[in-house]
Amino acid sequence: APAHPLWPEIERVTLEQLQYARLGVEGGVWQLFAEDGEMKMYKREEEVDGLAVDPLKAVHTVKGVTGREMTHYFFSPDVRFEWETTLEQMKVLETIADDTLVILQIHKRVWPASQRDALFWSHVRRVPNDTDRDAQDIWIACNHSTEHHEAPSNEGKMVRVSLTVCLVCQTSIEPPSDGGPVTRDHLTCKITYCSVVNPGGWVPTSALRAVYKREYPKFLKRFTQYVKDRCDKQPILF
Ligand SMILES: CCCc1ccc(-c2ccc(S(=O)(=O)CCO)cc2)cc1[C@H]1C[C@H]1c1ccccn1
Repeated sequence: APAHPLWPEIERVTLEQLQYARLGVEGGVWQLFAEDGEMKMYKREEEVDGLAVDPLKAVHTVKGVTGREMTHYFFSPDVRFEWETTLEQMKVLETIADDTLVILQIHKRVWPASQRDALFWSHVRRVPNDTDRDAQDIWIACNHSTEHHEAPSNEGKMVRVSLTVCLVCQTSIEPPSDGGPVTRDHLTCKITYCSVVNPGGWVPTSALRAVYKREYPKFLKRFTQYVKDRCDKQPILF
């Protein structure tokens, strides 16, 4: 494994997030707050030091793309402005490996919250499916807040959020009954998106919950549609 000081944490958090995502929305602790076709979005209402830090879990099924393609476009900084509408600036501070980056993002001000930035490592990996050999491998992309010497200290300026986010994707193929080639019509990608965002500074709880209720469904819908459009008519990446 690459000898980088962040690597042990990247390994640990990525695998923890994979297990957390695979728990699904069992246990009755998750409250469904948005639904749109196959997309179901759940939250838990939690406060830390009086700040709403509502864990969010979304499940979605997208036809015609693979988990590798979905996590690739989620990870890739080059296309982030194509789908992330709340982004104002983004800088790759360090390229640890071709699947591991440190990124600084400045988000647009979302009333009534003051403007915020996010500093996090971003990692994408294939996880061989050791249980069901017929199934495709699982792909996970994980973003987790970190420190970095290249990041501005932000004294008195921007509020820095802390976040842990993962996108876990499982592809299934229904081969054509006539034994023909597998096309995108035979692909289904099951997605679990998890996020825990601490706003890092005071935001009225009701206002923050209204922002999430509006922004998260829009974000996941727009992102998954972007990937479908990008992949349409392109060779399949398994
Ligand atoms: C006061 C909280 C401000 C705030 C902090 C953080 C984020 C945020 C950062 C990263 C990620 S991601 O999934 O890693 C995709 C890469 O950008 C998602 C969300 C969004 C908002 C605000 C802008 C709102 C928002 C909420 C949910 C989804 C998108 N935007």
